Amino acid sequence: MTVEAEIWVEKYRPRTLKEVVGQEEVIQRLMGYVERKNIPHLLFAGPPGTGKTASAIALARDLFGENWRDNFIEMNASDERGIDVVRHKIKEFARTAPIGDAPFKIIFLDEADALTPDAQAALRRTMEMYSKICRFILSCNYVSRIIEPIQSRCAVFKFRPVPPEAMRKRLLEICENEGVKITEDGLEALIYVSNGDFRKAINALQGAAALGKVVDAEAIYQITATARPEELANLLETALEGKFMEARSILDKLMIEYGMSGEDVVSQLFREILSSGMDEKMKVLLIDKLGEIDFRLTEGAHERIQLDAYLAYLSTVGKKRG
Ligand SMILES: Nc1ncnc2c1ncn2[C@@H]1O[C@H](COP(=O)(O)OP(=O)(O)OP(=O)(O)O)[C@@H](O)[C@H]1O
Repeated sequence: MTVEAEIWVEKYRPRTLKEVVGQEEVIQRLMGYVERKNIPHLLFAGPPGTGKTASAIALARDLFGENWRDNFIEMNASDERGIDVVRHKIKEFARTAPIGDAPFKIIFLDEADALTPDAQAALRRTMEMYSKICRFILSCNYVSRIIEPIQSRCAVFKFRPVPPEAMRKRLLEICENEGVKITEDGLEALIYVSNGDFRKAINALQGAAALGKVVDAEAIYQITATARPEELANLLETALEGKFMEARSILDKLMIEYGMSGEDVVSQLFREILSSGMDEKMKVLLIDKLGEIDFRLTEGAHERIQLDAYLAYLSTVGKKRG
């Protein structure tokens, strides 16, 4: 593989717990396990790209040293066709004793919340069956989607969106290492579009750097199909002023030029309304309605009609506001 073809999210995967950034509390607790050379079953919960997989691997490395791979297996609950395949793989892996002087093996199961409650119940029995020689690390986006009997058998760790400062520092290190020139507005754009998702930030940086120019805000917004916050603010303001047709053409531009989906527009509008200077009563009105649109989109409603309906709603509310 050439250097250019190397994927940066892999290249910059933390090699030890110390390199995981922005999750201080979690990492401190995990380091305590490394010191004691033992772990209970663990449940990692949090948004995508915040370091759950990275921390599980870093923990295995810190516990087992160089040959960590011998005693670590990673599975994805939603990839594998059903719990039976997962159980079969676990059985195979757990059949043999830990290799070397490791006291146990680690099974990392990503997207555990994709399993149905029945499948989770089967998983729980499997966890119990092999708990002498295996520790499970389950990863999920929402703890509430994991059945109570599993939650109560695991130490729960909550990962948060990676904070801007931690992200900025690490992204600058990557730029320096890769010889990438980035402008200050490029860096800010990266932090804005990734919204705490480190995977997204690194991928966007690599994509923009591949264009071969200085990485600026324009490149980042283009590559991630994200509109600039100012453009969303403009859309919102125009619609609130009652200029429905003008707002529609701004929306056209966003969707065509940036290739944004209806859901992208809704989630960016959501961020824009929250961070805008409008009064709380207005925010409540607009977000309440946006929630309805969001729900309808997930139900498969026509996205352009829904977005136009929202702009129409903004025009009416705006006129009343005067
Ligand atoms: N907290 C972090 N510190 C350092 N690097 C990170 C962190 N979070 C993510 N990364 C980087 O992003 C990549 C993806 O992160 P990771 O696979 O750990 O995300 P995840 O939380 O498991 O997401 P998912 O829920 O989608 O599986 C890592 O390989 C690493 O390069």
